[in-house]
Parts: sequence; structure tokens; C-alpha cells
Amino acid sequence: MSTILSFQDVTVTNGNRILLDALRFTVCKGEILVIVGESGSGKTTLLKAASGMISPPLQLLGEVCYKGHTLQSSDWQKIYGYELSILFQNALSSFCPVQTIQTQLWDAVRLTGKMNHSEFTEIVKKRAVMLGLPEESLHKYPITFSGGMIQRAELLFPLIMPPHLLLADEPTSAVDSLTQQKIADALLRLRRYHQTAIIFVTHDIRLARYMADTLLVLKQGHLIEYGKASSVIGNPQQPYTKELLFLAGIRKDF
Ligand SMILES: Nc1ncnc2c1ncn2[C@@H]1O[C@H](COP(=O)(O)OP(=O)(O)OP(=O)(O)O)[C@@H](O)[C@H]1O
Repeated sequence: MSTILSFQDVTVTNGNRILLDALRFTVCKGEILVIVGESGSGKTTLLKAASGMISPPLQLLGEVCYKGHTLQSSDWQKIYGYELSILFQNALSSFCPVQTIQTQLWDAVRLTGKMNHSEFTEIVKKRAVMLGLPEESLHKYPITFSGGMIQRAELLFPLIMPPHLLLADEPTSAVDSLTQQKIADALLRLRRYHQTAIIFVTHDIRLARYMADTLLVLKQGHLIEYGKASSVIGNPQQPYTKELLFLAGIRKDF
């Protein structure tokens, strides 16, 4: 499988403070890498590093490579949106407040030139139904959406225009368990049919077990465990990972 993204000794600092410490990992085409770790361990910072969004006062050392090329800041603009999609923790910030969800999605899809308007209206309805979003909500303004609805609305664009790499920062944090399952299944379908590589951040180790091919555990900016998800979950090496699995009821002791 070809490598989509790799971190080569990526360190992120804020002055003297190390937020990420020499991380090394790769993500291949069609792979789902799930990042888990306690609050403040650096999960969002890792996604920012993966998407060229580290800016002063933070500093990035090491190399982030996309499809074999080290990315400089100007390169990210070329892949944003169509090759690389990002689901932010604050999904509302992804939308313009004065246009309906459907109008904004169509504006973005139209620019790709890959779909006409009637194909778009057909597919956007199907994808909304897949995520449990009522069809009529597509004609509403983002501000009228609940937290869980806006998270799902943010996922519509990559489901309509499958990217090569999707970065998702806790995309199920504001939804009930049934909707969580729908989002997880939509992401699994994206991988299965379009070989999208996905880096997915969650606090939910059960969801991680359901989704992940590969699991990466962060603690205070350090990669403490990384490998095939079934191996990490079946045979964790670190006390922290054992505790996470114990607290989720997946292990009987730690
Ligand atoms: N722009 C910034 N300037 C200074 N410190 C930052 C900045 N961004 C993140 N940090 C610090 O880096 C550390 C890691 O933050 P990060 O948001 O990556 O953690 P996280 O694991 O995603 O947490 P959570 O699960 O709570 O979202 C935190 O201590 C945070 O305060």
C-alpha cells in the first residue's frame, strides 16, 4: 500500500515547552489510524501538524511528508479541500453563517467541476440520510443546527467528494451512540469504496477498537504505543494503555 502521510521525527514546541516529541509514523492509502490520549496530550496538535496549521508561537521541527514529498507551507493550499479534508472540533467554524448548508456545499462542489447540480442534489440527500440528517435541514442556516447536527453537516463534503486523506478531530463528540455508529460506518464506507486514508482522534477507546487499523497512543506529547490496533488492544505494553482499556471495560485488570 502506498504511503499517504508520514511524520519523520516531528516535534512541535511552544518556546521551551515540547507539545509533540519526535513523532514517527506513517499512514497508507485506505488506512484508518486512530489517535487516543488524555486531554492535552497533543492529539489536536498532531492533526494541526498533519495539515500544515502549526503557526507561531508554535514551531515545527522534523518533516511531514505527503505522498513522498516534504510539504512546505505553500503546498498545503494546493491540497486543502479536495485531496485533504479536515473535520474540526469546532465544526460550526467551517461554515459561513449567512448561507444555507446546501448552498455552501454546492459552491464547494461546483468549483471541482466534477458534478452537475442535479447529481449534487441527489447525492447530498443520500449522504444526509446516511448520517441521520433530515433532508429539510440542508436548507437551513448553520447557526440553527445542534452541535451533533453541525458535526454531521461538516462530514457531508468529504462524503460527496472523497478526499485522499481525511483528518477528523473527535467527529462524534457531540452525538448520541446511534448517530456515532452512523458516522463511524460512513467513514468506514469512505475508506472501503474510495481508499481514503483517515486519521481520527477520539477519547472513546471502544470506538477506536471498532474503527482502527492502527492505533497510536499519545501521552504528554510522546508516542507511547503505536501498532496494529488488534495487537495494541490485545497486548498493550504501557500502563496508561492498559488503564484506558480497563476503564472502558475491554480489559479485566491493569
Ligand atoms: N497555539 C498554542 N499555543 C500554546 N500552547 C498550545 C497551543 N495549542 C496547543 N497548546 C498546548 O499543547 C498541549 C496539547 O494540546 P492539544 O489541543 O493538542 O491536546 P489534545 O490532546 O487535543 O486535548 P483535548 O483532548 O482536550 O482536545 C496543551 O497543553 C495545550 O495547552
